Amino acid sequence: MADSVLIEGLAVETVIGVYDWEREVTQQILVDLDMAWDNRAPGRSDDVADALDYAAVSERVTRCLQELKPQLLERAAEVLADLLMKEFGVGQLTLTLRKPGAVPAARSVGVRIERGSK
Ligand SMILES: Nc1nc2c(c(=O)[nH]1)N=C([C@H](O)[C@@H](O)CO)CN2
Repeated sequence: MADSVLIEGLAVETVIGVYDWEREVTQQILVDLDMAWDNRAPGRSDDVADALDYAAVSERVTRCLQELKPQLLERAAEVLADLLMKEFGVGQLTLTLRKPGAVPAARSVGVRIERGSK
């Protein structure tokens, strides 16, 4: 089964970073998610209750990052992956976090993790 629910380029403003000045400002993180999900049930029922609701996931991810205020992208990624598996029942996911302003000479920098099994 290779079905997924996707979120691409979710922009979240939060405190993040390891340097003192970064604890005094907010910066943008871009979130990409590919979450394994069997889409056959919502495909048959046309009922969002059967779906992995990408709007609900987006809201939860945003709230988590704004409360967490992590130092590292890696910490943010681990906490988000754990949350998505426990609260939404996602069995497998690929999560990419980008911090577009962090290295001025680069378009973006970031981390990617894969967690869980299909
Ligand atoms: N692998 C990582 N490297 C760095 C991170 C990070 O989150 N993961 N963060 C920083 C600083 O906060 C940086 O973004 C400030 O520009 C440096 N390296």
